[in-house]
Amino acid sequence: MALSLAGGHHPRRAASCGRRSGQTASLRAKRETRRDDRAGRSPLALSLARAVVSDDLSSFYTIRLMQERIQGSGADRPEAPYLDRHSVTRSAIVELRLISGQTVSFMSLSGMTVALKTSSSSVTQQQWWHPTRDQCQYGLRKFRQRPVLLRVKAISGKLDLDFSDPSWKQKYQEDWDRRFSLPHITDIYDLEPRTTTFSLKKNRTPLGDGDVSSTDMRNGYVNKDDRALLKVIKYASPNSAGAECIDPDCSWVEHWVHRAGPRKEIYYEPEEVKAAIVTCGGLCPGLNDVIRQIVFTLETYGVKNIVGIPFGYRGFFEKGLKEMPLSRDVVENINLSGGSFLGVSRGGAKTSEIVDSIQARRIDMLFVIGGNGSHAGANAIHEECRKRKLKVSIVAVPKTIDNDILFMDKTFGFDTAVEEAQRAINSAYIEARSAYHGIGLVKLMGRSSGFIAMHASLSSGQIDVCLIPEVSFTLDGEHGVLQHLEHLLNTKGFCVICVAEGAGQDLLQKSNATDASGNVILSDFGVHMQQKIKKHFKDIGVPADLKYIDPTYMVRACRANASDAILCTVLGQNAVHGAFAGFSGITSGVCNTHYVYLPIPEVITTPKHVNPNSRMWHRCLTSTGQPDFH
Ligand SMILES: Nc1ncnc2c1ncn2[C@@H]1O[C@H](COP(=O)(O)OP(=O)(O)O)[C@@H](O)[C@H]1O
Ligand SMILES: O=P(O)(O)OC[C@H]1O[C@](O)(COP(=O)(O)O)[C@@H](O)[C@@H]1O
Ligand SMILES: [Mg+2]
Repeated sequence: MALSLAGGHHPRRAASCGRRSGQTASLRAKRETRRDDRAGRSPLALSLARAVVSDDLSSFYTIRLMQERIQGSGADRPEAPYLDRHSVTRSAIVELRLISGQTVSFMSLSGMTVALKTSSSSVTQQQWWHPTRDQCQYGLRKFRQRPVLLRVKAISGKLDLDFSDPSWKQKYQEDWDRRFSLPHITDIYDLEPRTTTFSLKKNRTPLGDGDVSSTDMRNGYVNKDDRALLKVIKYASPNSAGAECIDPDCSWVEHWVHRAGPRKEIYYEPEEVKAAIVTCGGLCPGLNDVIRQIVFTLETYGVKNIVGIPFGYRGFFEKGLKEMPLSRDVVENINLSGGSFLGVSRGGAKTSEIVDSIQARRIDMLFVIGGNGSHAGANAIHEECRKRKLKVSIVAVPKTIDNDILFMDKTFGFDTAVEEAQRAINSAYIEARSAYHGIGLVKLMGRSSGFIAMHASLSSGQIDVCLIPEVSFTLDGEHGVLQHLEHLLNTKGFCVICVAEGAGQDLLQKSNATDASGNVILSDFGVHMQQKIKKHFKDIGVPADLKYIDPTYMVRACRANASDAILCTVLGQNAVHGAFAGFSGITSGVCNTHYVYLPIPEVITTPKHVNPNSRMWHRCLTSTGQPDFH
């Protein structure tokens, strides 16, 4: 990830920002106050900073940093003019090594910008320095020198908790709140909100003049301090099924996240907004429903300039791909078919070119509908926009039939994919049951997560063996899958197997190939399984009639079912509400049955996996009756 601190202003936006924020007396006054604070260091920031220092170095980034000389310190100290608490990625601490050998650590803090820790040969004693937001944003211009290239190490921000410390829970919760705070355009701009233009009043019978609270109720405004609880089970023991405990006693710790929905105050003038929508990655049922709802909601706010970017991120820079004007009329019926009205693509994402294009097209809001890769791209775009001080909101909507996005109850399209998959399973079942020694084998998608296979097995009730990437197994030997198939043919006369595409990769030769987006191209376990079954029964001289069904693309090219269509509607609408509320670098999801906003980096740290100790996997095993294959 390249974090460039250099960058130009968008002329129109820079002007309007100054105008709206009244960047005169009030901002100057604030700056004066902050300048007075500069010499002092916040004791809270200092102690928090020390609490999370860790030696666990993970990924490497490159950053261009303006080197500044801080007046009165007598030492060269680096300055980060445009870094704020959200530019420092999810990792709480970022360590920089200047060419001169000086070391700087950045740490993001809740409510404040960053803390810097410097050390160099000239400064033997390491010191935490807590700059004001103004300094981070604007730097000390008169001392600015040429940018220097630095190696940046992101250090794991995981809290090292001491459970004997009575305040560990408070520290954990403060860290959680910091991680799940939402980046907002006022982090980089001093902007005053305006009253929202989102109103449903025109569609309703007025309840009486002057009743402001009932009007608010009718419009369904969400208070900015509303939160939803992410986890609701209090595990009494770490051995409870699926237990996720923080301390050895499994103490109750609250995990609050921001509630999604329309706010009474907004940070954009709808009439001036240009909004763009892009769909990236693989297809997924419901893409068109989300596009449609984003357009409807934007229009409800009063946005007139809405465009679609064709064929994923590629549409931002590939010559010949023109943006598509969108309106209620254009998108009215697109939900009636599967696929993406805008087209999708993998690969080719160059963040700086995309942001150049966003700047050139004068886009104020970008809605990215995509999976974990697209979210990583959206976050990189969001960070680059911040570096360039562009007033642009980047809001994502998680899309993947794999259902592998962290924290989400489910992603849209997953339900439909499961429904389609169980139709394929039913065909395999009928074929197997109707044949002498019939074996049905169905391969379903799921790169690293077996959710579709597990849920389709559960919903169909016709599966004898379900194999997923998260649970290892052997094919051969006394406890292997093939032996069990033999047993099933002997006892019930037929069997049906469901495999996720990412299952059993350890049993196959790795290709090391990747797709255009850098996703590993998996070896085909379905075909491998087909060959193994045929060979096994041939070798032992038992007749077996195998029917192999691969419905993978059929499952994701179809139209969203009723449940997904509703989910798409809510997520699409909330994405627009999030952008108007001034958030950027966020995604819209459903967690623990509530609709919420989450900061993008938190949902893409890893793909979500089936927990082999979860009740759901246990239920699947109960349903199939399969043994452990070891
Ligand atoms: N780490 C990343 N940083 C920036 N862009 C990325 C990253 N990973 C993927 N992308 C881009 O996001 C888009 C979609 O990614 P992909 O993995 O194909 O699908 P999905 O979003 O469904 O996971 C592609 O254009 C890809 O180049
Ligand atoms: O053939 P493609 O388009 O590369 O897609 C294959 C992949 O797409 C998926 O359906 C969804 O993946 P994404 O969420 O990354 O789009 C995977 O299950 C599957 O491995
Ligand atoms: Mg993906």
